[in-house]
Amino acid sequence: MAKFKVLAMDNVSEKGLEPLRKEPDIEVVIGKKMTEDELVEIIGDYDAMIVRSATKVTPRVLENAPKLKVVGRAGVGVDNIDLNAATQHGVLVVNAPDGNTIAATEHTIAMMLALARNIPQAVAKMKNGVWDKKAFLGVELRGKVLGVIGLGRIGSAVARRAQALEMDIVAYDPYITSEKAESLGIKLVTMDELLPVADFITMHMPKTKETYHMLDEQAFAKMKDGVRVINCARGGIVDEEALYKYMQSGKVAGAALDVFEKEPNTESPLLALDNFIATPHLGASTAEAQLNVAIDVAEEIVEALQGKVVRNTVNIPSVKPEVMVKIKPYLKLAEKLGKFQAQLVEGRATKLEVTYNGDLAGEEVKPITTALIKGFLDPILQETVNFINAPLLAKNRGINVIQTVNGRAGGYASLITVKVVSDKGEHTLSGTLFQDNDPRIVMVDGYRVDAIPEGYMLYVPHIDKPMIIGPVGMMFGKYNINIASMQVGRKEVGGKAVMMLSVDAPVPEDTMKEIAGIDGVLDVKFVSL
Ligand SMILES: NC(=O)C1=CN([C@@H]2O[C@H](COP(=O)(O)OP(=O)(O)OC[C@H]3O[C@@H](n4cnc5c(N)ncnc54)[C@H](O)[C@@H]3O)[C@@H](O)[C@H]2O)C=CC1
Ligand SMILES: O=C(O)C(=O)COP(=O)(O)O
Repeated sequence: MAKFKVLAMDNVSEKGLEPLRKEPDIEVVIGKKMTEDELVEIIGDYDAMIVRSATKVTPRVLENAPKLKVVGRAGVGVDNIDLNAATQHGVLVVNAPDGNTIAATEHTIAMMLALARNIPQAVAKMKNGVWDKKAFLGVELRGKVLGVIGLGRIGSAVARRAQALEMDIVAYDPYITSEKAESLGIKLVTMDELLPVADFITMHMPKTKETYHMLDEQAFAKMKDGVRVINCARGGIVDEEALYKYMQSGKVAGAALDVFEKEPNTESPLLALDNFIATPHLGASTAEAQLNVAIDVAEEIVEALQGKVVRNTVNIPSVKPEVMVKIKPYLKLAEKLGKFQAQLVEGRATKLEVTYNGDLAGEEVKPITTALIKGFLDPILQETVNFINAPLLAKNRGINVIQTVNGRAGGYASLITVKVVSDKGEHTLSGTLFQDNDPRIVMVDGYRVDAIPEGYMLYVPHIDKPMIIGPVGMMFGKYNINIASMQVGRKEVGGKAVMMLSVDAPVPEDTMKEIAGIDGVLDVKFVSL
């Protein structure tokens, strides 16, 4: 009997699964289309699964998959996989980000040309027996402005091809440097600059909380009259209701969607509009792309099941298993320290200084730093941040990350200290693992504390004097918020001190204001971990 079973869903290219099939230890099962219930029923047998965009890897699926070690996404977007739940269950998520770039790029160009020349509408008429030459006066692309939103792999490949069509390109992408854009001969602009000048707008970013409904009513209102909009990235980036409204008003002359907020979708009111064209999420559907992504993901799954370093990990850093065993508890601690700092910092962060002391000094600490950056950016950028892009996103946001290792750790076996510098000040936080990998924050801004980094916390710098701790505690009583623990640290009697509290519920804004108003309280920060 094979040691590992792999479930391949969503019509992934069978030819591309050869790297799995040639392993004697691995059995591949081709799965049919299933409901969540059906998947939950069988997933317990599998060590790995491969999906495209159709199968949803939900927390419930993951809960029922005790053997599952890796989920491979044969493509780019992982928004159908619950990454947090996968991480919690220790399931590695890998993707194949390069194999379908050209397919999605060419589909975008095809959509743009089809829109400009009304090709789908003309074909439909001819097939209905109508030779209607005068209904379809098109526009040329040459000399038109193309606004590319999201200048990553696909966005930049689209831009290069559009340059060959003699279009002028402007692009918006807050996470790439102007040098990269310049090297492509493209002007980076703000959204507000792009919207009024673009004749065509094409979207090429992932779906995140930040990008959800990025083209909404307000954005459409700012666009040039007669604009044409293309989305071959993710449904939900464009607000379909707003698009409908602006197409009906005539402001938007045409739109082409390959992706919808709800998929499959044959019900959208947009489909009734003459100047609207659509494809059923075909961006990656070429023979070449499907073979490429299936091979990539199959190879990655072999690597993962054999305990090797895997290339495109999305949720967990890729390191050798023996290293992972040692650093794993620190990844969680570091992520929490980063998340804590993100909620303390005021202004624009410019520097993250991470220092490792004690036993950690001899370990491979780079993944721990990545976890810390991920934690720091998570509250700002939501799902966009993963172990692959975190360092790059920090760099693109102008955050200089400095990592230092140092032998001594005071009284601790190991210590991680992170200093965040912003244009408004700085904060320093140290954490360690007590026995049984129990995470603790042991120092805040130079004050000794002993706080478990979990749940809802408050950081309250104050003057060390009577009638502070009581009134702060009373305030929580007044609002019926239970205090789970409280720590006070000071350096000298009557000087500055800090209070760290853990509470059982989020603290409303008004309560925070009242606490800040207590005589002697210098500041209050609510932290949710
Ligand atoms: N229709 C289809 O079948 C296919 C769709 N896709 C989708 O296309 C999209 C782009 O894929 P790639 O180019 O490979 O990804 P990528 O990761 O190379 O590029 C994404 C770009 O979006 C930018 N971005 C992130 N947040 C942004 C924001 N708020 N505003 C503007 N830009 C932002 C990033 O900085 C990055 O440069 C993804 O959503 C992917 O899932 C990819 C392949 C096929
Ligand atoms: O790779 C992506 O992000 C895609 O959207 C491709 O989706 P698909 O694999 O064709 O369901």
